[in-house]
Amino acid sequence: FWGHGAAIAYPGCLWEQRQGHPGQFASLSQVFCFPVFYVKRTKNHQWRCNEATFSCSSAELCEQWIQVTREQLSLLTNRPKRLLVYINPFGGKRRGKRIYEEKVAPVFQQAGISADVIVTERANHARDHLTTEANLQQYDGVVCVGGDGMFSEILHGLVARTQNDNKVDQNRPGAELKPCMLRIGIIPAGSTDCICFATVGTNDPVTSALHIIIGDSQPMDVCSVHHNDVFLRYSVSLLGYGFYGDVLADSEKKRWLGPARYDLSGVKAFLCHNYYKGTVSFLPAEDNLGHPRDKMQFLCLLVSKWFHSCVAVSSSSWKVICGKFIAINAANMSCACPRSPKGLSPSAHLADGTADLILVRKCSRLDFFRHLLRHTNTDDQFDHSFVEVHRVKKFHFEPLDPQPLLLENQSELPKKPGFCPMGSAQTTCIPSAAHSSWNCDGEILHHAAIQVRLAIHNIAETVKRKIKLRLHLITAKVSCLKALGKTDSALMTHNSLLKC
Ligand SMILES: CCCCCCCCCCCCC/C=C/[C@@H](O)[C@H](CO)NC(=O)CCCCCCCCCCCCCCC
Ligand SMILES: Nc1ncnc2c1ncn2[C@@H]1O[C@H](COP(=O)(O)OP(=O)(O)OP(=O)(O)O)[C@@H](O)[C@H]1O
Ligand SMILES: [Ca+2]
Repeated sequence: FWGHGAAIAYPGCLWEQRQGHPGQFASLSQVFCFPVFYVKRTKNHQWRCNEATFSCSSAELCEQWIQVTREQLSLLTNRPKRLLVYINPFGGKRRGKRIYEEKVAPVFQQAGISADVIVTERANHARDHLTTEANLQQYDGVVCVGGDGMFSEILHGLVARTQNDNKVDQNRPGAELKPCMLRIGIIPAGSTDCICFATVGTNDPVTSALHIIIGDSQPMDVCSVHHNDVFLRYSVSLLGYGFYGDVLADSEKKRWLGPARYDLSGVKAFLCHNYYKGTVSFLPAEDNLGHPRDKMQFLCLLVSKWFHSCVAVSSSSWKVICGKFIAINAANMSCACPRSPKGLSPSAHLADGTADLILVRKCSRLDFFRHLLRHTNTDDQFDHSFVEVHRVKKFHFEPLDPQPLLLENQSELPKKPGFCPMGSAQTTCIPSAAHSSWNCDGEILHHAAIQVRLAIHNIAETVKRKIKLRLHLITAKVSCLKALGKTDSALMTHNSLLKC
């Protein structure tokens, strides 16, 4: 970007010549003006669209500026021109359609982006449409208006479509998946919006629209979840067993409550205070990938990983932990959201090929409360004797008692009864469920025994993408300065940056 708070023009602006702008340019007899719309960073990671009016002394100069700026903008090929938008009208507070129409569509239009909009009519409508019907050739990206569940639908649809088109069977264990060429944009309109919050820093629809317009991108880790070699789902944010699984299972029955359902079910799960017996085995990530409890910045981590990958050989081996757990959480990213602005694992990285595995062992209610509370303040939620956290590349979970055989199609499963048997709330809970379910990015997985694998991440590709984008912007700036006949120190600085 061109410096903090600096102007980033975007394409399709309504260029116009205004003669004798009344009031504003009263002292000039005749001026030629044109507006440039740009992104301004405001507080709390929010972006807003601002307009600057430039004035020139002659029509020719004005035209020249417009020409040069247009040319430069057209070179920014990472900016989308045609988007396919799916709106979930029932996500979050059921405001998806209004949010899109009032806050997003006008900015897309102003930026010259055309959008084909589909308002979903049922769950999995977007996934199925992407998998089998959509003509993806004509789009530069897919946008979902909704929450984490809606994002997950789009992700599953795009991955399935890409594999089908390339004749790859994603259900085959060990299948090498083909990467999807389309990016996914998220306009937050859900209940948690954790994927949006953790990638953008806020859950503000206008900010997200502006990120999409300027072609911003952020790679993220996707992990696959299997049960005995049968593929279940992909996950990008949280895989949670025990506490977060129980919260989700209960909250699904209270969808009518909107986002408040999670708080109510959260209090209920907290009071039930269940724990689950089982074995967690995991393959730790190499040391150079950092530890969930260190505060290393991602860029330092990348450099460190690059360096170490040249000199070190991976020496990780599987570790096994048996016990009674209140929660088993795998955070593939920080999972920051408005409820917990620093997230479940504040230093988990978005695209490093690892997840942070957080094990919360059986403890008193008061201790668990302290642990939860620390998600909302600056205290370290891992600094408890009953909590341990590991950065992992793969993990398996096996409940102590085998689960009754589940049907392949999870939608046919009987509804899970209330909360479970081992907790102190046994008297109010049905004592047959010795298992929790997994919360997989907000979707319920009924299989307790799962095997999870992080996608092998191409770190060099991430670094290359970031550098390429930087270079693109510096090149554009240099061309602008040159076109305007600038030979001053600004140009020199940017030229030397380019050489570097
Ligand atoms: C004392 C206050 C403690 C507050 C602790 C808040 C921790 C919140 C951590 C949120 C992590 C979200 C991870 C993202 C998961 C998403 O893929 C998924 C789909 O959108 N969302 C949820 O599962 C939604 C999960 C929502 C979970 C809400 C849990 C609320 C717990 C409330 C416990 C209150 C105890 C009160 C005792 C009187
Ligand atoms: N038209 C529809 N009718 C019913 N359900 C839908 C429809 N469109 C999408 N869905 C489903 O609604 C579920 C929840 O949607 P979404 O994630 O947008 O909101 P949320 O659950 O309130 O938010 P969050 O996931 O952030 O907590 C998704 O699993 C999605 O499959
Ligand atoms: Ca990660």
